Amino acid sequence: MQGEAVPPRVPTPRRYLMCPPRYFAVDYAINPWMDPSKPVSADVAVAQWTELRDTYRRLGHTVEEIDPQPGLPDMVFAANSGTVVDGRVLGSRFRAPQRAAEAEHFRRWFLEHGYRDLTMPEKINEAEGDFAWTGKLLLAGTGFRTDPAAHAEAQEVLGVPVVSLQLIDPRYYHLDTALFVLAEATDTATAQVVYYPEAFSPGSQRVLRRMFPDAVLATAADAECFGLNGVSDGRNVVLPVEATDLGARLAERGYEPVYVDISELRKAGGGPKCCTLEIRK
Ligand SMILES: CN(C)C(=N)NCCC[C@H](N)C(=O)O
Repeated sequence: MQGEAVPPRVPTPRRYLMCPPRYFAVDYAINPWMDPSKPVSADVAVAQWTELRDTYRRLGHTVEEIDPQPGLPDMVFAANSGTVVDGRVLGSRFRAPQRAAEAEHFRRWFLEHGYRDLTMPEKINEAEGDFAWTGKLLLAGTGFRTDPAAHAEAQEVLGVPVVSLQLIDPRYYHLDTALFVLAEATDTATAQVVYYPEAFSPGSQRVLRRMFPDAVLATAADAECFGLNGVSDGRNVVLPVEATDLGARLAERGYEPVYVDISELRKAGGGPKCCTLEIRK
């Protein structure tokens, strides 16, 4: 974009569902970031999560909360429990048995809050962990968690086009550790995304280049601090505090980086986006 005028970035108010990490722990290891021999503090996790929730509220967004459940230490990662487009909800089905029971708590939350158009998937589907909405279509990751057959199921249930992307690095086991949408658009070519190319297979890298020729390309250092687990409202981009290089590059494109400390939550392999399920209507 060198030499080009930076377009004005317009935030749109969002509605998020989050789960306080009252029972946060790392008791098992289901991704390369988790080490049950290392100490973790639920109190520190709650403090960091509260700061994230309050940051969204300061930015003018609505945050709903679901009650955490004892024995489900990863329930804080709400993004893995539902994909909502146009008020239609596709629930989740976890790959790891340790997380399986989370799906039912979220299913009930949606029903109790008036979401009658709700489908629970047959295929393994870790929701927004592997699904990213561009405003026109759903980018869908597979390789570690979400079953490729869940992509077809999501297309059928949500009635939106789905583009499959193959993840190849176990550290970036969900799509939302490797890519996020900066600005949605009903025309795919004008949606803005940022991604870490090396997390994707060569074929998926070609797909991404073709779909998003103007994307921000992240570095290995951006990815290692979970910089690709950001949350954008079209202008403000919530990022882990370590992701200042990426934040500076986004600022050159007219975005406003907003930093949060998620170091405790990272011990379970999560960041800001994992804690944040977006309810689109
Ligand atoms: C950014 N990511 C990967 C997420 N969307 N969710 C985090 C899930 C962490 C959990 N311990 C697990 O391994 O499932």
